[in-house]
Parts: sequence; C-alpha cells; structure tokens
Amino acid sequence: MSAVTTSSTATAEVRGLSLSYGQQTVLSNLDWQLLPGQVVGLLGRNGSGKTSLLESVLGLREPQLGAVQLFGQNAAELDDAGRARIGYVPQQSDLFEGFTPAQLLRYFKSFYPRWNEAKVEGLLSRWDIARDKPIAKLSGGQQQRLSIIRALAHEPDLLVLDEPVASLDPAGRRDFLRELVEQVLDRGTTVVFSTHILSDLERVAFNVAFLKQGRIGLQAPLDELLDEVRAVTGPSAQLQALIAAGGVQALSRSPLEGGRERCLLRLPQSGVNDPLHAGLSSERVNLEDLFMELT
Ligand SMILES: Nc1ncnc2c1ncn2[C@@H]1O[C@H](COP(=O)(O)OP(=O)(O)OP(=O)(O)O)[C@@H](O)[C@H]1O
Repeated sequence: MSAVTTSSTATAEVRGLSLSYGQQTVLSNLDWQLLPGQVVGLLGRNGSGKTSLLESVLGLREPQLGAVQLFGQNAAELDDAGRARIGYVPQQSDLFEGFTPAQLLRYFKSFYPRWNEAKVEGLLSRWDIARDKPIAKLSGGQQQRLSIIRALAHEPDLLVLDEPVASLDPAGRRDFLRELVEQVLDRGTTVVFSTHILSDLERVAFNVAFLKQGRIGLQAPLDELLDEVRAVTGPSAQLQALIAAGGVQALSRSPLEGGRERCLLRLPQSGVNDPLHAGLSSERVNLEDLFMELT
C-alpha cells in the first residue's frame, strides 16, 4: 500500500517522516508525494495529524526523523525563490485585522516578484469582499476567502489549504471550491487541501489521500477508487485465497463472527477476480465508507 513512486519531478517529496509532540507520536515513518498539477484532498480524522503533516511539508515544523523536499530543495532550507512558489492558507487565519483588504494585499504584493493584479481584482469582486472595510469587520467566511486570494495572487506552483472551507456555508462551499480549483487548473498548480467534509472532496478533489495512524495508507484518484473498490464479505479462507491469487489490493480487513471477514478490496478493472465469481458477496462503496475504513 505504498503511496510513493520515485520521481525526481515531484513538487513535494516526503520520506520517512516521523513527528512527535512529547510522548505523542503523530506522524510515523510517513512517505508521500505530490506531483505537479495534482489536486489532492487530504482526509483524516480530527487530530490525525493533517495540520502537522502540511506544516511539515512546508518546512514550518521540524520532524524528528525523515526528509521533506519541495521543488527538489530541502523544505526547511528553501530559498526565497522557492518560498515565492508556495501559497499557504493556514487553518487559523493570520490576516492583519487592523488592515483593510486593499492594504493587506498591497503589503503582500511588495514581497512577490510575480503578482496577478487582475486576478486579485476579479476575485475580490466575485467573492464579494469589500476592499476598504477593516478586516476585523469581515465575516469569518469573507476573511477565509481573502486569505485564499492572498495565497493565489502570486500564482504559486504549490497551493496548500488547511480546511479552506471550514467557515463557509454549504451553499457557498461547492461553487467556491470549484472556482478555486478552476483558478489553478490552467496553470498546472499542485493543490493539497485538508478537509473532513466529504462532499467537498467529491466535487473537487481528483485525488484523495488517507491519513491513518501517522501514515498515508492510500492515495489514488477518487473516481478510480469508487469504481474499483468493493466491500467483500465471506469466509476468511476464501477471501485469503482471492487476495493471495494476486491482482487484488486489500485495503482493510475486519474479522466477523463464524470465520468470516469483511474486506475492502481494490479490484483490477479487468474483473478477472470478480469476487462474485468466487461466491463471495460484494458491494460498491461510497466515499463515506472509504473514510470510515481508511482513516
Ligand atoms: N503544538 C502542539 N503541541 C502539542 N501537541 C500538538 C501540537 N499540535 C498538534 N498537537 C497534537 O497532535 C495531534 C494532531 O494534531 P493536528 O492539528 O496535526 O491534527 P488534524 O488532523 O489537523 O486535526 P483537526 O482535523 O482536528 O484539525 C493532536 O492530538 C494534537 O493535539
């Protein structure tokens, strides 16, 4: 179930990352890779370490073990040119509340050689953000959108969003996320965003990564998973034989009474090992099933 294939062109490459807070181990020998242009939804339970992982990827947290490379450089020692290629929207907004949006954006513009003023103006209008109102008086959702505009304005090659839609209402989330992804698709930006709102992922994440027990157990295109994964139930021996025959990836296995098991299996598209042929019961799964079993 390795989440990594070797590539020298990865936007981010994480190898053997371990991170603890005191006695609590949060990330454990974690491997992960983000390729150029990938849009990845990072899924994990509350407290599973999503923020810790994203901060480690950005070089903001020093892990006890392991290596993180961004654009081929050590993340903790990224040079200014490398830093300018990142857009980051943290879970806790770090906007200067005494500023107005116009002042804030002017301030950040001075740091970046690349700055797309037309995009900034267009998004401020479309996302309905008053340019000259103190940021402290904007709603939580408006502040979040402003934070995202700030992160998009310098056209980053890697955009990291930690629960970007937590303050948005359900109606706003869908259109907003779709537009966000459209904003970056043209440029081939790599996007990673953490969330536990599954409907957001279904709409915009082309890939999903599952964080469990300190590791990325699985990362794959969501469509492919919904197409290929089945919950298969039957006698353990029969399931074992099916798995041993090869070409089937066992994602999770849960023992049931009477020598039976329930397994999440990823089956090849050819259908050669269709469990129904082996007399086992097989059901399609949805994203919620995957979340429950893989996080
Ligand atoms: N600075 C810190 N010091 C000590 N413990 C921390 C610190 N930051 C996070 N933790 C702990 O590490 C674990 C992972 O936290 P993290 O914020 O990375 O998880 P998360 O998956 O982003 O959570 P959520 O979905 O609730 O935002 C939690 O148990 C948290 O209490």
